[in-house]
Amino acid sequence: MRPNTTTVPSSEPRELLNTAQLRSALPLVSVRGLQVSYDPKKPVKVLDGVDLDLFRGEVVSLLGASGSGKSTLMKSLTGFAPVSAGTVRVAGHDVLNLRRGELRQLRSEVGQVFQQFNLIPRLSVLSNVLTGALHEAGAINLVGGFSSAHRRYAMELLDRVGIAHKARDQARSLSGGQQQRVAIARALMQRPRLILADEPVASLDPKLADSVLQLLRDIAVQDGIPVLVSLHVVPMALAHSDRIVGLRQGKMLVSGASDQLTAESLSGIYEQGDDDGN
Ligand SMILES: Nc1ncnc2c1ncn2[C@@H]1O[C@H](COP(=O)(O)OP(=O)(O)OP(=O)(O)O)[C@@H](O)[C@H]1O
Repeated sequence: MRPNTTTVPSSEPRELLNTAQLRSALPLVSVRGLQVSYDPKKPVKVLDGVDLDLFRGEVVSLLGASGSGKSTLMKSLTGFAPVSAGTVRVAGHDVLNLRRGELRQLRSEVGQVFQQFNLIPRLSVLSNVLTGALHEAGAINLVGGFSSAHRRYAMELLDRVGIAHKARDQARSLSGGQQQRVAIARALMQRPRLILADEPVASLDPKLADSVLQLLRDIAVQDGIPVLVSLHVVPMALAHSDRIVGLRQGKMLVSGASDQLTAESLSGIYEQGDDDGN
C-alpha cells in the first residue's frame, strides 16, 4: 500500500486488516515534527518540522538545493544527527531513545550507499561485499574469517548486481558504476530493512546513473525494502521513484507521488526564499 500526495484521514468505513496486511500497511519509517540544530545557539534550524513515512517496497527521492538538509534527514534515521525535537521511528526502533547497543543494532539494519562508494580500494570485490556481514561475524579476519554460507551469499549478491565476474578483482580496478554496484551488494549483505542512498549517482554518467537507480528500484520492489535516495536531477527522481519529498531550507515544501508531480511543480524547491518558505 502506498500513500498518495498527502495523507488525509478518510471518513469512509475501512475494512478490517489481518496482521500481515497491517504490517505491510504500516510505515517502516515514521518521522514526525523533526527538528535538527547543529548549533543550538543559532535560531535557524537545519531541519524544521519535517514529517516522513517510508513504506515497504517503495523508492522515495529526496530533492532540495545544496544545504537544504537531505543528508541530515538521512543521518537522523540512524541516530547521527543532533535532533532537538520530534520523533523518529525506524523498523520498530525509537531512534532518539536508544542505548548504544540498540543503536548499533539499528545501524546494522540500515544499508547505506554513498556518492563516493566508500569501498576499501585494495580489497577484492568479494571481500568488500563481505564487510557488510561484519556485524554478524564480529571482529574477524577478512581473508579467512567468513563462513562458506556468507561467501555463497556474497557471490549470489554480486551475481544479482551483475558483477560476479569481478569478484576476485581489487575494488579500485572497477569503474564507478561497477563500484556502486559492489556498494549496493555490500548494503544487501547486511540483510537491511531500509536502504539510504545519499547522492548515489552524482559521480556517474547519465546511463550508469539510470542503471544504478533501476537496480535500487528492483531491490525495493523484489525485497520489499524501502529505499530513500537523495538526488540532484529532477527528471531522474521523477523517473525512478514512487514518491518525492522536496526540502527547502530545512522545511518540507513538497511531498507527493511522482506520477502526480511535474518538474515545474518541483521547481519551487530550488527557488531562493525566506526561511519560512513563503
Ligand atoms: N556536522 C555538521 N555541523 C554543522 N553544520 C552542519 C553539519 N552537517 C551539515 N551541516 C549544515 O546543515 C545544513 C544542511 O546540510 P546537509 O548536508 O544536510 O544538506 P544537503 O541538502 O544534504 O546538501 P548537499 O546537497 O550539498 O549534500 C548545511 O547548512 C550544512 O552546512
